[in-house]
Amino acid sequence: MHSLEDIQHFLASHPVATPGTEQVALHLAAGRVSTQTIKAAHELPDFDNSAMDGYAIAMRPEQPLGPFRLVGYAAAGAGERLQIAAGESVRVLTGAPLPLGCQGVVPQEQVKVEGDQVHLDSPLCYGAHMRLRGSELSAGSVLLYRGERLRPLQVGLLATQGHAALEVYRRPVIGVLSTGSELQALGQPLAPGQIYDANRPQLLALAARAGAEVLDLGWVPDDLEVTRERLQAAAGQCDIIISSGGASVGEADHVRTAVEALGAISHWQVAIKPGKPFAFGHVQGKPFLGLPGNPVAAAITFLLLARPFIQRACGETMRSRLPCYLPLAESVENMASRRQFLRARLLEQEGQRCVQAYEQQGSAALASLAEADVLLEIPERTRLAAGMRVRCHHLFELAYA
Ligand SMILES: Nc1nc2c(c(=O)[nH]1)N[C@H]1C(S)=C(S)[C@@H](COP(=O)(O)OP(=O)(O)OC[C@H]3O[C@@H](n4cnc5c(N)ncnc54)[C@H](O)[C@@H]3O)O[C@H]1N2
Ligand code: MOO
Repeated sequence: MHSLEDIQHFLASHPVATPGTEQVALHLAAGRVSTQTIKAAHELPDFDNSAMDGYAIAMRPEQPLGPFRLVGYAAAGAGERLQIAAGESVRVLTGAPLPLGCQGVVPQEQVKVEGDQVHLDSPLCYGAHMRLRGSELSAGSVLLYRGERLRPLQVGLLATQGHAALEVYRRPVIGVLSTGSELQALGQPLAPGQIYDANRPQLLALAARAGAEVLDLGWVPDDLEVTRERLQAAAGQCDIIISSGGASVGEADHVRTAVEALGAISHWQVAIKPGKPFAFGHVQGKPFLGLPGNPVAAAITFLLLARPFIQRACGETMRSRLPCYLPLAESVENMASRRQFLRARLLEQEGQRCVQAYEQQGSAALASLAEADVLLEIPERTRLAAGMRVRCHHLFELAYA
């Protein structure tokens, strides 16, 4: 059995091909991974401009309230840069280029204008409402790194530099297969002993959210030959193959044997609960991740092991996440010899954020997974009392970020 870190390190350094690049319109590139480091080509703002509708003033110290002679007009988009001397002003609208020689802008609510004479209600505050060239961003600043996934809130910043499109990595194709003779397709009535296939839609949704193009490989019964045939076909269709179920020790668990007939299993079993029967290997040269059948075990091994691997295949440079430690609302216990990941909710108690594990911690209990905010990481054979701080992993970060 491998430690979680052993497999994580192995997967993090395992070569994984990214499937080429493509140009995508900037607004559609959110969620995609940049192939290039993008630097600001010019400063922001690119020219001094007004932050208010008002009057740009060139001060005359002996006459702080004016009058200032109105000598020009500038709206946003004005191509010409005016120039003023002490005692003069220019009518400016928000975004208009500021005249050379001005020391500040007074909003129109704070002036009186009589003919071409502008009177201030109070003395000019130097630099007021001036957006100076380069004050937000200098040319050459990094806006997006190669291997960084573009977030929607970065799109506007890239647009300020005129980028119409972004070169991104193509999405790798991730195929998801379910195994188990007890599984019934969604939408069909259940016969006695049957259950619906919960893992396949769950894993397809998670893989898509991780940035992959997903391929539904369907379902196979507990049959070695059918499993082998389906995996062989999948290797021709996908960049990475993921299966769930059939990875444990029962006589109906054929996945490992089928993979070994077509390639190899390099790692089997990870010392976490849920999730023990995780397997990693190759099917005809394509990376293969065999997840446990129990739905929570499948989801958690996906989040901890498969997702970072898929993100690398998307071209993403993995950032290390800062752990978060929160106090326990109630004690927790892990008597198992494997580290346990408990589903938990966030609570507020006496103004303090804390966590409370759900009662339902079975490897098949999806209801508490669907509701949970965090996973608590509890070392093997450990009891943690209420109030103690516990290492937490936010499910939003693990599954969506
Ligand atoms: N004697 C032992 N038995 C088991 C061990 C063990 O070490 N020794 N490990 C247990 C652990 S831990 C897990 S986790 C499970 C996982 O086994 P498999 O990966 O082989 O999964 P299956 O046996 O095929 O299924 C387990 C369970 O999950 C249900 N299942 C499977 N696929 C789906 C699906 N797509 N959607 C919904 N539910 C699914 C299946 O019906 C079973 O109930 O093995 C333990 N046993
Ligand atoms: O590793 Mo299993 O997921 O404990 O039931």
